[in-house]
Amino acid sequence: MSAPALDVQGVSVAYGGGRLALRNATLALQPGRICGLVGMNGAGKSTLFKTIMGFLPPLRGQVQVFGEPVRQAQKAGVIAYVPQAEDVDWDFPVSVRDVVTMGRQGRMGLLRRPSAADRDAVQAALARVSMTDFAERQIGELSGGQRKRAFLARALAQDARLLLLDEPFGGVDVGTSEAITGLLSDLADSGRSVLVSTHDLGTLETFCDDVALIADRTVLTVGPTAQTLTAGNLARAFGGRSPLHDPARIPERALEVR
Ligand SMILES: Nc1ncnc2c1ncn2[C@@H]1O[C@H](COP(=O)(O)OP(=O)(O)OP(=O)(O)O)[C@@H](O)[C@H]1O
Repeated sequence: MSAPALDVQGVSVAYGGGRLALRNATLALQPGRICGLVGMNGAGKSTLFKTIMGFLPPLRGQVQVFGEPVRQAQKAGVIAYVPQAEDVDWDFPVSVRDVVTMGRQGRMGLLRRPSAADRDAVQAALARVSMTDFAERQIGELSGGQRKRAFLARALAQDARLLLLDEPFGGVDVGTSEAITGLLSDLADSGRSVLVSTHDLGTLETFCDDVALIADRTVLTVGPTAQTLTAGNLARAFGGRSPLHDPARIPERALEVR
């Protein structure tokens, strides 16, 4: 069998030497699958993404991407990351086209000048997320949904084999949400692997092959969506406060900080 797209083994992480933000987390994702990452605020989802990206060095454990150490995969442009909106400096003076072109950086030569192929890939990515008309706009002048689309276009332009998306559905309208799920499904159909965090439990079954439940800074369980989204697992992940049998009816307060 080929190596998993993503293999996180027993990873523990702390910010600035403080208490553990991730404890002994283990998760594997196979090629061509979409895995939804679900858990309460503060459970450790963003920390897991940052660890996979190599921004936070693990105290223990290891991360491999397609059988390679994460640093190597990063250098080769194998991983694309769409950060949470809060993690982006929206005052940075760059246009949407600049952001999307950054997705091509790993492919550009020493001079870092985009080739015709790079420009075409950027144009195609912008069109795929319906952002062509906003290409020259500064990123700080976009709406929340347009910002998400711009960063999705950057990931598309990169043509990465593994995509990590931290809450792409937060604050977007139904149209954008459906556009994103459609895009992710197309990517998975073409063999890409996707790890996507979301608070929208109701849509997990519509587009995620797998679900990883994360709670109290570790991965509780990961597996095929139908088998994993059980009342018992949801109760464990949401501190016993999830409504049984109907994940779509999880109350808002179950998603708040404990
Ligand atoms: N920069 C930081 N410095 C110190 N601790 C942090 C930092 N960022 C997060 N943490 C802590 O690490 C733990 C995991 O946080 P993380 O941001 O990964 O949760 P999350 O699941 O992404 O939450 P949310 O759903 O609110 O985005 C929490 O206990 C949080 O308080």
